[in-house]
Amino acid sequence: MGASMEPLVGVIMGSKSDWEVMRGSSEVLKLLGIPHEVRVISAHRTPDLMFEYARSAASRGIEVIIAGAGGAAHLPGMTASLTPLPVIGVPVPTKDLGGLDSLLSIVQMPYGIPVATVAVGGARNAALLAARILGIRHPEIRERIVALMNSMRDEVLGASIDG
Ligand SMILES: Nc1c(C(=O)O)ncn1[C@@H]1O[C@H](COP(=O)(O)O)[C@@H](O)[C@H]1O
Repeated sequence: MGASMEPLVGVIMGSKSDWEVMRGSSEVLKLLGIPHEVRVISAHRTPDLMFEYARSAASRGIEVIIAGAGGAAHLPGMTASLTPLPVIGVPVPTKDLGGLDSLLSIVQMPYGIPVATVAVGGARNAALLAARILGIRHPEIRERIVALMNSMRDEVLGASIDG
């Protein structure tokens, strides 16, 4: 998959300050050769943009959305309310409450509007989960996930500790 391909994953975050964490998603998607786009979109600060982005994502060819936000993290859930695409929420760590606020804001969705929530700061796993979802229909992505899992397995099996 070259860089010219249309994005399959939309990585969005509530603030530029989330990039330090959310770059993990982008890095893993790059590692797996998955075309993606990155945008700063806030349910609170740019509600119209969020509405337009979420409403048009599927028709633009996006298949999975990864949404990261911190604190009163409404972006993932509100995005999920506006699209039938799977939304993966990343609770961004916070200074005051350690990201527990972000986690609870994202994970406790009401019936009807699910958000697949990863661990606090789990941006890289969000990308792997997005890749697994894409792997259902994109065999080349599934093959890359298997290769990555095999390399992680070999690393563990090859580890030796002089204790
Ligand atoms: N949780 C949200 C939303 C939202 O959910 O729409 N928009 C911004 N934010 C969060 O506010 C935190 C602080 O943002 P600033 O650093 O810009 O003040 C960020 O973690 C962001 O995700």
